[in-house]
Parts: sequence; structure tokens; C-alpha cells
Amino acid sequence: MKDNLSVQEMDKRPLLEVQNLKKHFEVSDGFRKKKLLKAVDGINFYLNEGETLGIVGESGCGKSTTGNLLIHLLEKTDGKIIFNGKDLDQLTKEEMRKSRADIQMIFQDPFSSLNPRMRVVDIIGEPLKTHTKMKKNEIREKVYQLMDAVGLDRSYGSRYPHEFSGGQRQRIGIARAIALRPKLIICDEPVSALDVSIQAQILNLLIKLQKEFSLTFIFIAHGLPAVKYISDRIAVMYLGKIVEITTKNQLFNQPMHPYTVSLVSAVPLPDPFIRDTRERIILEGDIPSNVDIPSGCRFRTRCPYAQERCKLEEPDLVELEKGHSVACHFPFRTIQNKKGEDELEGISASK
Ligand SMILES: Nc1ncnc2c1ncn2[C@@H]1O[C@H](COP(=O)(O)OP(=O)(O)OP(=O)(O)O)[C@@H](O)[C@H]1O
Repeated sequence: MKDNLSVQEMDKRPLLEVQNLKKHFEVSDGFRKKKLLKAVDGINFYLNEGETLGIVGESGCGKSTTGNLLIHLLEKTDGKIIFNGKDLDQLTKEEMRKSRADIQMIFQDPFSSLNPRMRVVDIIGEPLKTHTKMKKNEIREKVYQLMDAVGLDRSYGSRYPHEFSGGQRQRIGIARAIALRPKLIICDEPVSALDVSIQAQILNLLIKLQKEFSLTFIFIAHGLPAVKYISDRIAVMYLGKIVEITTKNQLFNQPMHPYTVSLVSAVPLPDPFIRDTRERIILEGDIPSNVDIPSGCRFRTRCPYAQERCKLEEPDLVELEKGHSVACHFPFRTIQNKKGEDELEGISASK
């Protein structure tokens, strides 16, 4: 894992650029009236090769929809996805086929994402059968190599998914996802359904494979701990928008959006003997509906610092410090208080 990308890496064009990406679903309000559910509502981010971007936020904020748009499981409503320097809308059929192989997904529930009637070797070998011209014996050898890479004993190859534990099933899903040597893998809550002791094993496996196979990850999760463990940078989503995006260290040491401050302050400090001086925001109320998004800043209904301007104007995602962008009219900044201790205080971002 890297916290700082080298200058050469920064100079290269990102592997993925997402511009003003939107997914609006038409839903019925129960009275035959159609409304728009704004699952993803204009998000922008980039991802460098070899990097892991964590995407975090409460249930329903649009994390999985973002992942599904990137692997073409869903049609976008608007925006641009530029992968490997190419606008996905402009690809030829052949280029599209290749890009589908280059972006893979690992799902939260490895059981429902694995065909229960297929043997493990067939599940892992399926993408090779569909997307390559490899011969049977080549596929078999490749499948065994993939099983070795994810720590599955070759002798398990003829078993079926139900014969495995959750962690082992996730290893099968990971082997299938890396079979075509993709460039980018979207990991959609890959450890949320697993016991805590198994979670670390799967995260460590992903980190090992990232190095071995030069992978780039988007790692989606509800909570910060797993994201903190694996990510280089983190994007925080709220109600279909990215409200803050920066490096992992910046996000934990100097969160600027009040929503991020609330998420970060809910993560216990690793050493209970260290005095916890972090600003604490305990969120009240439920997340509003994506069908009725509040005017102005969409976080304002739950924000203890909301002011009149927040009701009237939607804040843009603005880069306030190098590599640290925030969508808030009154972001937090770390300042020295009179006692000389670090303190977080809400101050206005004059744009
Ligand atoms: N096919 C669909 N039709 C209508 N609404 C949908 C559809 N898929 C997702 N949504 C809605 O879009 C919003 C975002 O859903 P999404 O699954 O992306 O959120 P999420 O952040 O991944 O949540 P979770 O952590 O619970 O998976 C939710 O309100 C969800 O109900």
C-alpha cells in the first residue's frame, strides 16, 4: 500500500476518470406518479494505476450503483467514464469487449454470486472459456495457478460452492475476478459478510494480489475500518454525491466535511490510553430519501453547523488543499487553539 504516489505516477494519465457521473432511476410513488430517484447524482473522481480508492458512506448513498455503472451492469443517465484514456461511450464493439474483461467485480455475498451447480474449477475457468481461445488443458493449468494464488487447495477443485466457508467462497470469487488479468477490480463490500477474523485474511489476500497482478482497486464499504486498512485514497459519499475525497492519512488526520468528521470520530482509537481529542459529531435523524433530496447542501438536514447559505446553495466539490477536495460551505480546518492543542473548527471556505 502506498500513501504517496511518485511524481512519475502522478504525471501519467489516470487509469480511470469519472466525470459528472449520474444514475437516476424512475420510480413510482405508489400513486402512479413517476419520480426520479437520484442514486448517483454527479460524481467526479480519478484513479491511478496500482492505487486503491475506498468509497465509503451509509446504506443507499450510491456506492454499489457507482460500481455497477463502472462494470456496465447499469446504463448511466449522464456523465463520462474514461478508462485507460478512452471514453467508454466511444468504444468499438471489440474495444468494449476488451474493457469488459479489464474491469471485474468482487461481490459482497460470495454465495449468491457463485453458481451453486458449478464446480469450483468450472466457476474459476468460466471467464477464460468465454473470453479467450485457451484450450481445455491450458484452462485447467491456469485455474490451478489461480487457486494457488488465492490460497485454495487444488484438491477442492471438484467441490461445489455450498461445501465452502464464507471466506473460502470469497477466495473463489476473487480467483474468478482475476482470471482474465483485469486492470481494475471493483470490490463491493467483499468482507462485510465475513467474520472479523476472516476479514483480515481476505484484505491481506487482496493486497498481496494487487502487487502480484498489478491491480487497481475500488473498494466499497459501509464503514471506515476495512477501507482504512486497504485504501490509498478515500471518497466519502452522501446521498449520491462525493462530499470529500483525499488520501487516507488526510481523511483520518484532517477530515474537513462534517459528515466525514462524524464517520471518523466513530472509529475507536487503536490505543485506548491515548486521550481522544477528536471533534465528535453524532449524527441525528435518518438519511433523507434520494427521491426528495434537500435543497442546497444535501447534508444540511443532519449537519449541526448548517447555516442559511447551506439551504440555498449546493456546495461544489472544491480542492481546498492539494489532493483534498470537499463539498461544504463551512469545512473544518485544523487550527491551533489558545492552549496550543490541535482543535477542529468550522470555518468558511471563501471560494
Ligand atoms: N434498480 C434500481 N431501481 C430503483 N432504485 C434503485 C435501483 N438500484 C438501486 N436503487 C436505489 O438507489 C439508491 C442507491 O443504492 P445503492 O445500492 O447504490 O446504495 P449503496 O450505498 O451501495 O447501499 P448499500 O450499502 O446498502 O449497498 C438506493 O436508494 C437504492 O434503493
